[in-house]
Amino acid sequence: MNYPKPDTTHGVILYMEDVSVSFDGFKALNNLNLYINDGELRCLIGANGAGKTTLMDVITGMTRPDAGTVNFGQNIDLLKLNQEQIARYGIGRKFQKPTVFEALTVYENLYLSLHMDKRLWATLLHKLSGEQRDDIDQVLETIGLVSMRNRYAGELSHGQKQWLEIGMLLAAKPRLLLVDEPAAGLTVQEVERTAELLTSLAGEHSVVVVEHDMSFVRSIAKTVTVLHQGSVLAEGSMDYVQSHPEVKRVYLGEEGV
Ligand SMILES: Nc1ncnc2c1ncn2[C@@H]1O[C@H](COP(=O)(O)OP(=O)(O)OP(=O)(O)O)[C@@H](O)[C@H]1O
Repeated sequence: MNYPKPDTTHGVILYMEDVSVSFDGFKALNNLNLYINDGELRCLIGANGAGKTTLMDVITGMTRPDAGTVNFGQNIDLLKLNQEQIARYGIGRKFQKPTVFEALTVYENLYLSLHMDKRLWATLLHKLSGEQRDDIDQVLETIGLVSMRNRYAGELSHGQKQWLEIGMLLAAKPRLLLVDEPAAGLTVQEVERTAELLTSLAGEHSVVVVEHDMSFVRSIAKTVTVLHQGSVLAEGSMDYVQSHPEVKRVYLGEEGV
C-alpha cells in the first residue's frame, strides 16, 4: 500500500503546536511549540525530566497528548495514527540501546527492515528484487558497514550496532528520523563517525537528535532546541543557546559547559 507523503511545501516537516501531556497532574509537556524544517538536522537538549522522551513518544504515537496538534507535513495528523502507521508514513525512531538481531548477519538485519512484517523474513529471503538489493547495498555504504555485511550483528562493536540500527531505519526510507543519544557509550572515533553519518543523512532526511553530550551536539548541530519543564526555552545556533542566560542558568550551567 502507498501511504500519503507529508506535504512540505512550506519547508516544514513536523509541526507541534500547543502540545501538553500530563502524568497525574504533572505537565511533562506544557504548551510546547516545535517546528522541524524539511531536511534539517536538529538537536534537542534539556536537563533530565525536561520532556525530551515524552516529545519523541508523542511524535511516534506512544503517548497521546491532552491538548495540541501534531502534524507530519501540513497534511498528516499524527494524532489520528497508531505507532505502526506512523512508522509506515515515514517516521523512524532509534532508541538509545541498539536492538539489532544479534544472531543474524548485518545483511539479514537490513533485509528484515526492508520488509516491515518481520515474520515473513525466512520465506522471503531469496526473493529480493534487484532494486531491493541495491537499496541494501546503498544503506551498507551509507552506514560504513559494507565489509561487515556477512558478519553476525552480535560480533559488532557498540558503535557498529548503532550504525546498523540507523541503517535498519534507513532501509524503510523514512522522511523523519528521531535518534536518542547516539553518542552514549561510544569510543572517540565512533562518536566522530556517528557525527559524520547523521550529518550526511540530513537533506534527504530530516533528523532530530536528543543528546546530552554537548561536544557532540556542537559538532553536528546547526539549530539547537533547549527544552525546559516541557516547553521550548530557547532555540538557535549552539553559540546562541550557550550564551542564553536562562539556558545557562537552568541547564548548561549545571553541566559546567
Ligand atoms: N509514564 C509516565 N508517568 C509519570 N510520569 C512520567 C511518565 N513519563 C515521563 N514522566 C515524567 O515526565 C517528566 C518528563 O520526562 P521525560 O522522560 O520526557 O524527560 P527527558 O527530558 O527525556 O529526561 P531524560 O533526559 O532523563 O531522559 C519527568 O519528570 C518524568 O518523570
